[in-house]
Amino acid sequence: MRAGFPTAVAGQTIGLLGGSFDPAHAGHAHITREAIKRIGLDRVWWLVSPGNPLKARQPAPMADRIAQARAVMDDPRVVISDLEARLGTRFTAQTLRRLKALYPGVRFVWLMGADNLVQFDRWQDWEWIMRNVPVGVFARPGARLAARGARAAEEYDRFRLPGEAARLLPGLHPPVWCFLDVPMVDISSSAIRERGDWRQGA
Ligand SMILES: Nc1ncnc2c1ncn2[C@@H]1O[C@H](COP(=O)(O)OP(=O)(O)OP(=O)(O)O)[C@@H](O)[C@H]1O
Ligand SMILES: O=C(O)c1ccc[n+]([C@@H]2O[C@H](COP(=O)([O-])O)[C@@H](O)[C@H]2O)c1
Repeated sequence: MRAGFPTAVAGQTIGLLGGSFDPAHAGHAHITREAIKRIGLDRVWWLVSPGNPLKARQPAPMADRIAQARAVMDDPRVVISDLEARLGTRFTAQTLRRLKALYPGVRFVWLMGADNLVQFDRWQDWEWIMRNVPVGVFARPGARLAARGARAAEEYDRFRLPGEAARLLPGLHPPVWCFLDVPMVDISSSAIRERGDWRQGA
């Protein structure tokens, strides 16, 4: 594997949590631990995005966001990575296509908060994502109910597993997704940014 790329072996189950992480916080750590436990993942990779294609605002520099993510999530099962910057991808479907080719036999699961399910049908090639990668969606304050009525949720309703069956996600052929009604942690990067510059020494 190329330098800077996380290692994985065929048969492993790896959750991918993409985000701006501007900055990382306890909500990210919480859904990551829940994903490992409830889906039975071997690892979770945090994909610290070069920039969300739907957000106009430029995030803090990658190095600051990575350092803060490592401080928030110090767990040997979690890899904090700038993979998308290394791959030169910004859209999730592009990233997933590349990862599936680079890591044959690894079973990836896309992880996201309920707020992202609400706007998922605006993502590039979102139906390709649904049809090629199992998806785990986590309850989030303010978005739990809206997620139920999301276009993606409605159109893929018959491919939805009950939350108790989340452990089946990595082994099933997509489309397959699951809403995990986990206890919610009411925290967001934007709320932290509103309190001022979070960067150490800034
Ligand atoms: N408190 C939380 N509960 C559940 N999911 C969360 C929570 N915080 C973030 N997530 C999810 O983690 C992923 C990355 O989130 P992101 O880095 O954008 O943080 P954010 O707090 O949503 O940021 P912002 O407030 O700037 O939109 C997204 O899928 C998001 O839905
Ligand atoms: O691929 C897309 O069109 C797309 C649109 C919006 C968001 N995403 C991804 O969703 C993840 C969460 O983004 P964010 O900014 O809410 O943290 C992150 O990995 C983004 O790259 C992807």
